[in-house]
Amino acid sequence: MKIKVAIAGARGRMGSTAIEAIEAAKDAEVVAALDYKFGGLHLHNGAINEEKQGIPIFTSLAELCAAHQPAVLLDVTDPDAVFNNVKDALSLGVHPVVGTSGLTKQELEAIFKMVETTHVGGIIAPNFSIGAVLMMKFAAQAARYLGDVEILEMHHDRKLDAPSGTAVKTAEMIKENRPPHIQGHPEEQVHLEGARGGDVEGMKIHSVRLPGLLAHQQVLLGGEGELLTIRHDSFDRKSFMPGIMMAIREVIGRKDLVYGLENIID
Ligand SMILES: NC(=O)C1=CN([C@@H]2O[C@H](COP(=O)(O)OP(=O)(O)OC[C@H]3O[C@@H](n4cnc5c(N)ncnc54)[C@H](OP(=O)(O)O)[C@@H]3O)[C@@H](O)[C@H]2O)C=CC1
Ligand SMILES: O=C(O)C1=N[C@H](C(=O)O)C[C@H](O)C1
Repeated sequence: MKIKVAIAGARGRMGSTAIEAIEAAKDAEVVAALDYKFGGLHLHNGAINEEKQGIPIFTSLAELCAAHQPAVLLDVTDPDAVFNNVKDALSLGVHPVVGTSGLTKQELEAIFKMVETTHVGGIIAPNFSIGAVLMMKFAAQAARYLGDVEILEMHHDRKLDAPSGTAVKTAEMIKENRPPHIQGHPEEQVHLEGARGGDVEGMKIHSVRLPGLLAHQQVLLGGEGELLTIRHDSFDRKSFMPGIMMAIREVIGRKDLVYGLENIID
């Protein structure tokens, strides 16, 4: 039996690439799309149609579930939509796989609590690319020895949130190995607001948004007389698809919440 997947954000850049990846897999299928508009219509080859051809669109997850019984809800929407979608999924017994970035700390904590009470497992992956996950792991490992760190994340200019979910997760992973401390000159004078970027326990995060970019990150780790640069580039949204498929296959057997793909790859 194929894993039935519903997608929230199916009309978007990630959603449309994910539809192709899921439909190409032998063991999964897209049964419906969750949207905030176009309910009752269908999505076919990336376009909305009224011909009942393609993926049916619902504006209520309860109605979508009654009609199609998905095992998984893949959410690739936006920071304002994701929390309610995950809440609805958990209450309906549907496993959420979340790629959407921009969840607040409070929302993340609330999701952990909901999973604990519902026992419906979920996966939240700030980055589905295996290369990006390795970049984060290597950076966390390196910070054990080189504790002065600046993260430079660079994305396309259609991105809503800053810093990226990947940069936030990278900083969280590095924090495990890096004691909090001030970096740079202790009496540093900043003459242009934001020039030194965001601050996480003294570590800096800088966000670049430009047309032409997709998703890129450099972690710079400085030591006396040396610099280690760990860089990852996603040039195509296909880079996220193996991780999405891995998460879909994994989540149906989970009763806990996995935050970060590094927790399910060796
Ligand atoms: N974890 C990872 O590896 C990756 C995560 N991302 C994240 O995925 C998210 C989507 O990225 P991307 O595809 O580029 O963005 P897009 O803007 O292309 O797609 C988002 C889609 O979600 C739709 N949408 C908004 N609100 C809702 C809702 N309530 N229900 C259903 N659909 C909704 C939007 O519709 P409309 O435009 O009409 O408002 C849009 O079609 C972002 O948060 C991004 O950061 C991206 C790449 C990789
Ligand atoms: O918006 C994007 O494109 C991406 N968002 C995710 C993030 O915020 O880290 C993952 C990837 O970087 C692409």
